[in-house]
Amino acid sequence: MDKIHGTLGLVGCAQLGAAIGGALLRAGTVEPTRMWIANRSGPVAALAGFSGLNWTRDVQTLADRCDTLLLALPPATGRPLRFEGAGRLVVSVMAGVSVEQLALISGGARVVRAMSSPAAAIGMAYSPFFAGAGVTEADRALVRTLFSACGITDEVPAEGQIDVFTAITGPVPGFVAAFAASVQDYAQAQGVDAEVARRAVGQLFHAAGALLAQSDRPAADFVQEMVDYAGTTAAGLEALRAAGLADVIAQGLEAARQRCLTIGRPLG
Ligand SMILES: NC(=O)C1=CN([C@@H]2O[C@H](COP(=O)(O)OP(=O)(O)OC[C@H]3O[C@@H](n4cnc5c(N)ncnc54)[C@H](OP(=O)(O)O)[C@@H]3O)[C@@H](O)[C@H]2O)C=CC1
Ligand SMILES: O=C(O)[C@@H]1CCC=N1
Repeated sequence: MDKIHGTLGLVGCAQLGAAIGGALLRAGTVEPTRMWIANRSGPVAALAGFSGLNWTRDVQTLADRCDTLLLALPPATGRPLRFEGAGRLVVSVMAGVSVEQLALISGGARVVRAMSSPAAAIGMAYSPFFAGAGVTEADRALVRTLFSACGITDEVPAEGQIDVFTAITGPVPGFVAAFAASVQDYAQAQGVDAEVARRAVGQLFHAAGALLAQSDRPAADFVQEMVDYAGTTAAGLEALRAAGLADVIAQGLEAARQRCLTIGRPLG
């Protein structure tokens, strides 16, 4: 189990913040007494099982006491936030809030822009990060330790890739849920009981995700394998290809990425 040295401050502690905070506390990455949490409404039920946490309603108080801050508040309330964070490492998982904005928000702290997901609550988030200017190797190691407690992580070489992952892996089950809902609707339209369809679709996507995650092969290999098998699935895959499924999915993901480019702007 990897621990981080120093104190960690979590700003925002609801859907994503509580998932990450809970993962860090369960993994022992951060001791409760070394974690500060700032929000406007006080202690949340999701972290009630951890005694010794430090709660505050004042972000500056948290910044004064913490070596590393994790910003997990909505873009609309994160954007106007200002605190003195010089000398600190600030990691943000806010959608669409740029490294440049983060430096302004945090008074010249070293900043890392990341993405994660509420799947952190079950240790299954994908958390890519982009390091801003001045971020050290020790900072990178700390960020990897934090996000490894939540699932898996990669450093990406361009900030724009965080926008891409905000569209793709930020929402869980997100776009996969849309595909799963279509599959469940089809089963029910064929007369399958709704609860049986729900169980079947959950198990299908659970198994498919596990197989893809455990393999080094790209997803396209699995598709080609079924096409080459030339059985029932090949007929279905050919119908999906002819209907333009890949283009439709790309359009949806691009719409989400485009929204990421505006959601962090003043009028976004
Ligand atoms: N939810 C998701 O699936 C994902 C979310 N994200 C990103 O994570 C961030 C958080 O999202 P999510 O957890 O869903 O948001 P929520 O709305 O669920 O939670 C927001 C949290 O921020 C706190 N907060 C809001 N304003 C302030 C403030 N001014 N000072 C201190 N705390 C504040 C809220 O508490 P209070 O109201 O008590 O202040 C609450 O704890 C967003 O930027 C989002 O883009 C990224 C990936 C996935
Ligand atoms: O949909 C959203 O805005 C958040 C950010 C990334 C995933 N969910």
